[in-house]
Amino acid sequence: MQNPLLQLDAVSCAYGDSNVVQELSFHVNKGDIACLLGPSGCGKTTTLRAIAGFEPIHLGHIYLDGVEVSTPAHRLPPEKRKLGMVFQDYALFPHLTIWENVCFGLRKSSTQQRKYTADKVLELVGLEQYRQRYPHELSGGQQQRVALARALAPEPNLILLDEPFSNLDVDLRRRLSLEVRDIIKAQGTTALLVTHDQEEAFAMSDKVGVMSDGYLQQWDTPYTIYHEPLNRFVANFIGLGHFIRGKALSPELVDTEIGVIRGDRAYPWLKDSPVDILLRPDDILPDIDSELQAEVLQKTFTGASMLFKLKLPTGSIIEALFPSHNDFEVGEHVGIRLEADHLVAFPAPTQ
Ligand SMILES: Nc1ncnc2c1ncn2[C@@H]1O[C@H](COP(=O)(O)OP(=O)(O)OP(=O)(O)O)[C@@H](O)[C@H]1O
Repeated sequence: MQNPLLQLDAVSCAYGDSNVVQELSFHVNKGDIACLLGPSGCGKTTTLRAIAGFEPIHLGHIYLDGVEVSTPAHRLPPEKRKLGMVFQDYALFPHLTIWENVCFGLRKSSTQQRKYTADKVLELVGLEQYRQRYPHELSGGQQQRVALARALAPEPNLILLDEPFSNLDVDLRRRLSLEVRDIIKAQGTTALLVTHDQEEAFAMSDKVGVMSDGYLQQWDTPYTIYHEPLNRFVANFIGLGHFIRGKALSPELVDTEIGVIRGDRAYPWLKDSPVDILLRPDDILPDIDSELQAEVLQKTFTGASMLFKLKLPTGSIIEALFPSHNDFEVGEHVGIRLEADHLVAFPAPTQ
């Protein structure tokens, strides 16, 4: 196993009597970008602040590069943790030029080393020509790139990014998140990002942790989080999808309203027990030869794709995402088939 750069072992945090982070355990390998994703108030920022050393922990242990930095009894101060931080509001010094902002964390280096490093990181973020400007003379996206350059300059072990793109408009945040991912990867730095934007989390991260109410619900690759959610919270919070009811025929086979579906992992079902199968919109394909016909209730053009709301013959509603040249009309019946490489099913709630 690789050495984790960051490891949390059953970490809990509280404000007064209120537990906001509960028994959190995960690790981030060197060079990976990981992300904590979850609804507002689920404890993402508190976790990030505990890792940075700004918040105490009530239970558990935090390790950075194999060194224990936080226990309930002891906390290594933030400045000794070799971390870089990037915040939502950029937090640049307004009275310092871009160059001086980037040099700020390099005060202990020689003049020559400072110049070399500041030039290098400003070039890395594509802003070398703006070095004499002040922050207010740059756009929001450029300011955030300066904030990243400033955080990367002292070559931290770990970069923590707290909602770094949430002040930017949608197009820019999409573009900048990919740029930032590539810059962090080019530097070989390990990073932990906090966001509530799923698309951003998926596009940037090697590993994603989905949190709710202080608990980590799942920690895995973006692909697995999307296609193999461990529980209903993750299934519902991530992406679009609908459940259809089925009946277990065996640990792998479920009889559903769209036919018998075979899973690639065995579930410990009782035979004939009711289960709910998750159908993602991209699991449904148009198929003119299919006997299974669904009625188009609604269509939404999203650019590359068209999102259809479909009614199955049994009355159940599902959604399907087809390439947008499949322009079926509302009221039309279309042949569909299921093409999912993973069957995700949960026991149906008992009435
Ligand atoms: N300083 C504080 N004192 C008391 N309660 C706090 C404090 N900071 C945060 N909380 C509470 O702790 C819980 C977790 O907050 P946290 O900021 O970690 O959530 P988050 O997932 O980052 O949310 P958001 O996405 O809205 O930033 C929330 O219920 C919040 O109200």
